Amino acid sequence: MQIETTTLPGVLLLTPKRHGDARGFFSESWNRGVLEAAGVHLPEFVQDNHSFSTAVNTLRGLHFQSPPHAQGKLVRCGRGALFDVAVDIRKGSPTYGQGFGAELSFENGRQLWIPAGFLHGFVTRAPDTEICYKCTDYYAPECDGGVAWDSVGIDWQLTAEPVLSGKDAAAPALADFDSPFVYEAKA
Ligand SMILES: Cc1cn([C@H]2C[C@H](O)[C@@H](COP(=O)(O)OP(=O)(O)O[C@H]3O[C@@H](C)C(=O)[C@@H](O)[C@H]3O)O2)c(=O)[nH]c1=O
Repeated sequence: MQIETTTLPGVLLLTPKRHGDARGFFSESWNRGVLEAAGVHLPEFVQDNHSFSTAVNTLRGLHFQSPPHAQGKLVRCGRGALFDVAVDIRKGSPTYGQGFGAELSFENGRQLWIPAGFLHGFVTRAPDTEICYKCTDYYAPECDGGVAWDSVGIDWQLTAEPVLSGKDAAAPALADFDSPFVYEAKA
């Protein structure tokens, strides 16, 4: 398991080992013990999500669930390729409003850990792309929220107009958004 820090403290890039042979490869896509042995403790996961996007430039985000159902997410790409983004929305955080993006693909096998207190979104880079992610809380539609994808200073490297849901097209800009998250500095 390769573990890399990012420009956003708390957001991690994980690359599980792949055992290749003549058939293809085998990989443990999630193993708590391996991470803990490396000093990384993630919260318990209670829900796994899987979504499929047919078109390149399909953009889902930027989403969060507010407390008491805030979610941390461990994201990977099951098929195709995507650009996955986390944005810090913890009020008072030294990195408030800053984003980090990484290419996650079937080919590279990378995963992005996004703690609660961050927006999450992604854009597909290949047709028929699947995303799979583990969540630390259950879906709670009453806590569902979003921020406009084009209001956070991320270069999404789109090659055409993004394909958006109606909800995402109507999301407020970060500048007009009152975040429910507050930064808690580690002691
Ligand atoms: C997120 C979610 C949605 N749904 C339902 C609600 C709706 O009918 C349908 C599609 O929901 P959405 O349009 O919100 O799906 P989508 O735009 O793919 O939303 C997801 O985007 C990414 C970026 C995330 O980080 C996720 O947490 C989630 O917000 O699925 C669930 O049943 N459970 C869930 O956990």
